[in-house]
Amino acid sequence: MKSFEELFAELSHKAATRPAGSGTVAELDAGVHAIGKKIVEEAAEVWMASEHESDERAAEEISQLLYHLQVLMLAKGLSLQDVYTHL
Ligand SMILES: N=c1c2ncn([C@@H]3O[C@H](COP(=O)(O)OP(=O)(O)OP(=O)(O)O)[C@@H](O)[C@H]3O)c2ncn1[C@@H]1O[C@H](COP(=O)(O)O)[C@@H](O)[C@H]1O
Repeated sequence: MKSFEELFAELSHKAATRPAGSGTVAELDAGVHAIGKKIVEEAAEVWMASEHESDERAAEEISQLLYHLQVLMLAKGLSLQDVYTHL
């Protein structure tokens, strides 16, 4: 288990070091357009799981959406502070 901040730190490190086999690196290389499509797909899965599946499934889909949002932040060069300032 990890926090939102811990995941962002891990993904930032992956983006900088580009280890072989990293899905994050592959997604970053795919670019903002592809990441954006993934976010829309995951958002739909969050909706469907929340309306039709268990709380655990909804939480799982939400975690995946948060992951892809963080990957998009990295692709755009946005920091956590850039986002938190709007909360
Ligand atoms: N938290 C996540 C995470 N959440 C979602 N995903 C990715 O998002 C996909 C979403 O799953 P779906 O069930 O929607 O699967 P899918 O639609 O069949 O997926 P694809 O066909 O698009 O791959 C997963 O297959 C993963 O590729 C994640 N990939 C990585 N992480 C974490 O990110 C960190 C770095 O991962 P790597 O870069 O792969 O080392 C690790 O701590 C991982 O646990």
